[in-house]
Amino acid sequence: MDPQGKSVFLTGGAQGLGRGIVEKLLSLGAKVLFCDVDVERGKATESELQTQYGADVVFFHPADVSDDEQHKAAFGMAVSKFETVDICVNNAGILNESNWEKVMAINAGAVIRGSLLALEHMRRDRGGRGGVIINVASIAGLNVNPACPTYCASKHAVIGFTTSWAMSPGQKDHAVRWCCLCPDAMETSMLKVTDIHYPEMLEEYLKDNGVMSVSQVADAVMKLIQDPDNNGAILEVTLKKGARYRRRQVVDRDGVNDLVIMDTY
Ligand SMILES: NC(=O)C1=CN([C@@H]2O[C@H](COP(=O)(O)OP(=O)(O)OC[C@H]3O[C@@H](n4cnc5c(N)ncnc54)[C@H](O)[C@@H]3O)[C@@H](O)[C@H]2O)C=CC1
Ligand SMILES: CCCCCC(=O)/C=C/C=C\C=C\C=C\[C@@H](O)[C@@H](O)CCCC(=O)O
Repeated sequence: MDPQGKSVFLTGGAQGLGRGIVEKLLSLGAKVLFCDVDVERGKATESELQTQYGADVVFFHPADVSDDEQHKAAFGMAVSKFETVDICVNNAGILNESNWEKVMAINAGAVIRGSLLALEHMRRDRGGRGGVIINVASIAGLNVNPACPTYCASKHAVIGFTTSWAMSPGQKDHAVRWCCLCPDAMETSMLKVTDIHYPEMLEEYLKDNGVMSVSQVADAVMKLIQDPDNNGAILEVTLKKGARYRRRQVVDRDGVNDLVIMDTY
């Protein structure tokens, strides 16, 4: 899908990756309404982006996406501003191993709610125009890491949910494309989080694998949006290997036990 002239709803856009994606979409001619729980930063970002791209193409709406009513109101605001939402990016996420309920509510719960809101609005078999749903997971959704088991669980949930909907027998009638983004570590405020187990493990991990710029990952999101044939895609983005599609392959090794491996294509 060409972002030019399209309408976008994005969560967690005040800073970090969310803001990076908003900026790329605006530069490609899309209109964006983003929400965030950080009201001060959200307003400041809105004002900076309106100055750069125009007051009628980017809007901030305060919302905590772990709250059902606030999340629905924010999505509804995008629909009422633009009449339709073509692209929904469920990006808001946290890393906090001291509060697993909150992590699951934001990283998994709000991604599920946001996806279902978008599906209901977009699905062509119920009068919508079709669209794309991009759910932000992480490399942590493909791997395991003892420093952040709850975060890993929440990101595995995002991938399972998104790729399952992508395989729905009704997907062609819905005309809604489902994609997951799995970046490795990026230079955002999340890197300052200390509420993790064994911080030295993550420090070591970051030393070995490096840290990407937000812009590099936001470029990969444009690839996900623009590729019309990638329903069910899991796009991994790492410093060493760049952006590449991954898929789960079931290998029948001995006629009895299936082995699930991650394949690249
Ligand atoms: N920074 C990294 O290394 C990586 C981050 N990710 C994922 O990327 C996404 C964005 O994270 P970053 O930009 O790195 O973090 P960030 O902390 O810089 O930005 C996250 C934004 O989401 C907002 N947010 C948090 N909870 C919210 C809520 N309940 N309702 C509404 N907004 C909320 C925050 O206020 C913030 O503006 C997350 O899903 C994260 O898990 C994935 C892989 C690597
Ligand atoms: C599971 C591995 C990759 C996961 C990538 C991801 O989705 C998110 C990573 C986010 C943050 C990682 C932070 C690591 C921090 C530690 O190195 C910590 O000890 C840093 C302390 C910073 C400080 O004291 O200012």
